[in-house]
Amino acid sequence: MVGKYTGLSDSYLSVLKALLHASVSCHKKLVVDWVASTDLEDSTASEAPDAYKAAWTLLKGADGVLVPGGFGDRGVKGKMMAAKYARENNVPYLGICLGMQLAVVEFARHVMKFPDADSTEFNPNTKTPCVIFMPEGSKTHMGGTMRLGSRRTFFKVTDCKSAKLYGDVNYVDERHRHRYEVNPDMVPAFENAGLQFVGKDETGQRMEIIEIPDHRFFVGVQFHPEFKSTPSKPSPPFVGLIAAACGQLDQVLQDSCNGHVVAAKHKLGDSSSTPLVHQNGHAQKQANGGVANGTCHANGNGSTHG
Ligand SMILES: NC(=O)CC[C@H](N)C(=O)O
Repeated sequence: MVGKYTGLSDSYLSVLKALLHASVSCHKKLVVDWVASTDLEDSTASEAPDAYKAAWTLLKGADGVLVPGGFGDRGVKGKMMAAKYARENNVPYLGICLGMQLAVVEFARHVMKFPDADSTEFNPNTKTPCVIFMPEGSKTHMGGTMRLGSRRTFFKVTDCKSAKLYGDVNYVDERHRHRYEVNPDMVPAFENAGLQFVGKDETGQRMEIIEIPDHRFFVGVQFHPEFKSTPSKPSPPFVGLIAAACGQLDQVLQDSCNGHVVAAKHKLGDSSSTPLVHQNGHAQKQANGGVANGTCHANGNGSTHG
């Protein structure tokens, strides 16, 4: 988990719980290494070489990489380096909200060769604004610019890992909490370069899920799937990450397509579907015992980095 740790905030705890739910469903013990994203950055190599070395050793030893959501520009470079490392080395990657946005910026810089590419949250003057301010709601009402709460994502590509993980559904409802989004004007260029936008909102203008099809598992979601994860319905993107990290993804995708899910769902092409939406459940058989004890090992430095 590559983030910024000034103490474990609620959002990190939700992500951790979602990882636990997914690990239990894959019958695996979860080991979380916390990497402060600033420690991956070049400036740390000279200022604190030991921390730099330790951070890269942890990242390179990981079976999967998760970059969660966040605000503010501290550690953004390091998060992008983690996405680049995962993309180039075929290491399973899940980017959530900011973690997706930075994966898109990284792709623009290093695959599409736009060195200036950025989110306007971090560089308002960039000539290649691949993530831009896309507020929703009132600009005058206090707090009204945040795209907040449950929103619907429609799968535009059905033959993709995310759609399969969610159980071949037409759409999913997940929770949102952000102001910036992928620049829709740049989507054709991204798609030509190999980045797929497999999930979009109802207008087709808001990009919700990215994938790199020929990567083992490289998925980014603009929403926060961790908020809907429960022990009995582990969140599908988290199940995908964990399954890919332990070599079970093919089996999980196959099971998922064979209907091994418990929640009601909209089958693709089924026009007589019920109003129930499949919310987050690629349900798997639970391992014996709960998730509270003994399944998570954090390396203890989670709250010591600023
Ligand atoms: N929750 C998040 O990760 C927010 C991402 C980004 N800062 C935005 O506002 O869009």
